[in-house]
Amino acid sequence: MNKNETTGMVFNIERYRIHDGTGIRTALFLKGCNLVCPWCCNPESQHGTGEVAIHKNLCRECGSCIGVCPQKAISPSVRGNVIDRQACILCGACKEKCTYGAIEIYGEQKTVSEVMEPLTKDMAFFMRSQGGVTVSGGEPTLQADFVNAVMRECKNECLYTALETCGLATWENMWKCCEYCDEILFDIKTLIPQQFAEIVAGGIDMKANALEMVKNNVRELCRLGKKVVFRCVIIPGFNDNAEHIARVVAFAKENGVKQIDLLPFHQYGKHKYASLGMDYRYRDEQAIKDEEVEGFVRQIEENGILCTIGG
Ligand SMILES: C[S@@+](CC[C@H](N)C(=O)[O-])C[C@H]1O[C@@H](n2cnc3c(N)ncnc32)[C@H](O)[C@@H]1O
Ligand code: SF4
Ligand code: SF4
Ligand code: SF4
Repeated sequence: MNKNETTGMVFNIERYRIHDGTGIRTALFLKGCNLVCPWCCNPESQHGTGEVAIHKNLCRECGSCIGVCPQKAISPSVRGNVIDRQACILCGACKEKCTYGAIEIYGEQKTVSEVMEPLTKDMAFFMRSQGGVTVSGGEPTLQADFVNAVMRECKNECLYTALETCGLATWENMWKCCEYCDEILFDIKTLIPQQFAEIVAGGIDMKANALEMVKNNVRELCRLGKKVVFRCVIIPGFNDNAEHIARVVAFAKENGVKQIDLLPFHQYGKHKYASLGMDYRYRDEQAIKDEEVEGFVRQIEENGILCTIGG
């Protein structure tokens, strides 16, 4: 294989995943997002640059990291060490010094060739389960050239490819990500323009027409015959109601989308907010009741659309 030096900002590669498309999959997670969903289970994905995290459950407060920081960016506090992220230059000295594994650096520039090695490791499993590679994030469409190159290499290896996206992208970038993609897991968080604007990062110019851009991308991908599966994350107080499901069903029917995956709210990312010094507004939120989710499943299936519950 020729070396492909196109680079992307990657924060994780995870093997043996079963909820990110068909079969057993390896997922490539890219850093940077244009939404700021306050419930996000991957808060480490939201900023496009590298970040240092201190996992408080592992930190023994030995103080060793404080002395080695060339920027004096780490200081003790009653609630554990805090990092001045403006001052941090991501040199990695603190991570190297910490013998308890409490420090992690999220985000690394990697070339396509570098990521292809781990992405193709489980070929034997992929073949048996119709699995493959899923590109997720963060928002992968923000690194469209990198995604296009990774997907193309995956297709060269005869892998089944999937993309997880919030859909907020120019058509040019959306198409770059989907050109070599077999299955697009398209997250529909809300179909109310003002509500969608609330979770768009940036100023008014970014928020205006944001939802229309998402909807146009769905229309175009479906028109071109791409396999689009809707994903509906169910968030308490945001979209956990039958009216939202009815709007998603109507939009699915309009575009010939045949499957909707429901993703009930979970808090798996809770500890990561603390490790990054980020506020987690959904800290005390309750899980969605099973009966409620089952009601949504019935509502979707009554409309002749396949519905699964994933996570
Ligand atoms: C982290 S996102 C990354 C891909 C893309 N940015 C998106 O939102 O689709 C991957 C999936 O996780 C889901 N997700 C995010 N936070 C969640 C939470 N707290 N509970 C359940 N699913 C969540 C998203 O809705 C999305 O389907
Ligand atoms: S070196 Fe590790 S264990 Fe010690 S204070 Fe720093 S983060 Fe905590
Ligand atoms: S990565 Fe380097 S600059 Fe940043 S906090 Fe750690 S030691 Fe300091
Ligand atoms: S769009 Fe996806 S990655 Fe971005 S904040 Fe929302 S859930 Fe998280």
